[in-house]
Amino acid sequence: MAKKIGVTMDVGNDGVAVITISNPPVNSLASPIIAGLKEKFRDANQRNDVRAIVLTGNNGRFCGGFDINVFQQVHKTGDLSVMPEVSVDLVCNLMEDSRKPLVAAVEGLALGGGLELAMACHARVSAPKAQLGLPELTLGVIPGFGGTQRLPRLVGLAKATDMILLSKSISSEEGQKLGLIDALVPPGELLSTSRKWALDIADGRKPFLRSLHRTDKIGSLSEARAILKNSRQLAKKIAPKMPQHHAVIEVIEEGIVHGGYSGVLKEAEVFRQLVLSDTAKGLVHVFFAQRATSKVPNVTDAGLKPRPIKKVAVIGGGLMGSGIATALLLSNIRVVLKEINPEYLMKGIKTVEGNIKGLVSRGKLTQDKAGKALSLLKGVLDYTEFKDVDMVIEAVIENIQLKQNIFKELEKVCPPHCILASNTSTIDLNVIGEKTNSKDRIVGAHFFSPAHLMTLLEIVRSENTSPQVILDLMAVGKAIKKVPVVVGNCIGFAVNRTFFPYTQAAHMLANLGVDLFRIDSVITSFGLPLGPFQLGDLAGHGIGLAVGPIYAKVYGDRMFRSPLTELLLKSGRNGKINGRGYYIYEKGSKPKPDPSVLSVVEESRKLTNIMPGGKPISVTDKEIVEMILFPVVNEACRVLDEGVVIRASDLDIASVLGMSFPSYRGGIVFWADMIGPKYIYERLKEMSETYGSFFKPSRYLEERATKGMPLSELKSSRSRL
Ligand SMILES: C/C=C/C(=O)SCCNC(=O)CCNC(=O)[C@H](O)C(C)(C)COP(=O)(O)OP(=O)(O)OC[C@H]1O[C@@H](n2cnc3c(N)ncnc32)[C@H](O)[C@@H]1OP(=O)(O)O
Repeated sequence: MAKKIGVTMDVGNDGVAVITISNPPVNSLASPIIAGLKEKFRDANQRNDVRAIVLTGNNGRFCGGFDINVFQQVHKTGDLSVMPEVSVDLVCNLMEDSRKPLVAAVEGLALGGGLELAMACHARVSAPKAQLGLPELTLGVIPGFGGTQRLPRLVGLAKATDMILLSKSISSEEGQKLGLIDALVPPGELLSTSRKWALDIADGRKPFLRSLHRTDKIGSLSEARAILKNSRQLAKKIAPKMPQHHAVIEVIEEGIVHGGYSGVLKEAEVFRQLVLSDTAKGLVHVFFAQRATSKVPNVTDAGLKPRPIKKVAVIGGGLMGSGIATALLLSNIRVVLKEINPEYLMKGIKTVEGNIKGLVSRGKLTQDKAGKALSLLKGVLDYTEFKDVDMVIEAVIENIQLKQNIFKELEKVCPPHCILASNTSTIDLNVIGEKTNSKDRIVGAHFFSPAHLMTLLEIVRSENTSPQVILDLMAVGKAIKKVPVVVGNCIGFAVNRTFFPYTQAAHMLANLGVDLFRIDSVITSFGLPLGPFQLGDLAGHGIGLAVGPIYAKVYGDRMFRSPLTELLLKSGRNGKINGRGYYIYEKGSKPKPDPSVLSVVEESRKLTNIMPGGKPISVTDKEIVEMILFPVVNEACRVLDEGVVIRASDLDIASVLGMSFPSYRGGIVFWADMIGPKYIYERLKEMSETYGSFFKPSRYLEERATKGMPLSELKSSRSRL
């Protein structure tokens, strides 16, 4: 059935015109909707039988904001003329300055432009539990329909700047306490109460309030300046590289100093500048990339329904297993945690308890919910409880034989419908399931550490995994608030494989004589939260040493064999785990660079002997970024070429959520396309001529560079999916 898109107006016998936005699924403000709103408001203002107006949204959702597809269109074409004029034309002139009172009837959500329209109404009535917020900064822009001016005037400057800078939504209940919502009523009474409220204003029984004209919540100029000073500090702390966070404070200040209308005009001007920024391009791409992951050909379009997963067994109570168990428990899924002896089991349970207590102490979970989550956990030492589990997630050490034996056993003790998942990060799924007859229900569930906090879940399918099993795991992933990305089966899957050259390139640079702390600092300035050396410290160098040969076996032609990790471990440095790596880790203080590690680096340099003429190379910061991240792009090309991901944007979202690649750069492939495949190809070619085959451009990159095609444009080639 075609989607019903448009704006309708029904005028009742009471003289109230109800204007309704219809644009499923979230009633976003697409251009025809904005045109429709203008037409209906004009009409309602002119008609003699209309005394008051109610604005609402269809299907229980007021409005999810401006249509983000339009931003994408602007990014593709650079043509700003497709952005309709809303802020003055519609919001100020036709709505707020209308002679007829206007009430917003809010249900479900009022976000971005949606809340901005509601704030231009003369009162707001809401159903319970509606989500209210101005999340525009997450898209690289600022509120552009007057939100920067009206929100402070309705909820106070401190609360408004907090909501805008942190893109934090509030419920309609909180909105009522703050004065954003005038009345909270059950959904069934929403329209009748709103109509009555509008008539009460028309008849002078309730005040006719224009948000932009209010000053009662702003305070004195000096108070406002003090709040904005705090906001500037907050912006610097949470988003030092985001232009929109800093711009929005200037725009708010304009309205405080020169009046709301002046603020509205400045807001419109800054909004249009920011729409075209690289930050907005990256963040809008990430918005759609994340949503695209839930569309998996032959799985989500196959007419299947996810089966209920009520009880899950997790095998192994180490760091990963206990993190996975925590994530499941927090979403009210019963968990059986299996270990091999009482001591390990107790340790696992204690880790889960610690994870949950940590969330309570950081104010992220109530004591009640923590108690409920822990009551769903059962520790076991044998398989008796496995007889009625819906899914098993194996999270034991990376030992092929151990995993094969476990899966053989699982086949016997679990019910036939049970999904058999492994959290392996390096072992081929086909090898894990080799000794079973259940290959269709074997799947990879690759969580990232700490599993209860990191949002990426790689769902690894082999050629035998059934679509139903993938769909079920996607549903569980969503239920436990992860972003599931379905990927193909190869060593490292999508994220670890794409990023294995990250550490390798860093080691090569260090061996070429570049200071390792400088490398880390250049990479963090680029936007990754940790440089490659600090990241190595965090993971533990023992792990690095163990997985190195596994990667070397398959990707040996493009490996840089660095002795640094081994030397580091020999010198008693395992990273954060034992308090010493490249950095020194002390409780309660930030990691400090350890100058004594430089003697270990020197030893490594002597062994590799790759410095040209025995002298350290001289590189700029830009060259460091290119030498570290272009090899990652090169591997991403191979991942795309082999069809390990369904679409390039899946790799973007996986890099953002799994490696914390800066979201404002849109993910690894998007970033590479912004630079241009030709430039990356040419730089890698130069690097490979100077420093060897580690940098050799892949076939896919070469082809894209010579044909002038973006990396993200896939040909349906050798897909593993
Ligand atoms: C000057 C004014 C500027 C602005 O207003 S900028 C926009 C401000 N608004 C937002 O940032 C809201 C963005 N949307 C969301 O946060 C979420 O979505 C919701 C909370 C509204 C709903 O979440 P959930 O129920 O989980 O659904 P879902 O999968 O996120 O979205 C369902 C479909 O709706 C599309 N969509 C959502 N919001 C918008 C929008 N504002 N413009 C265009 N499309 C939108 C998605 O892409 C997706 O589509 P598919 O089903 O095809 O994947």
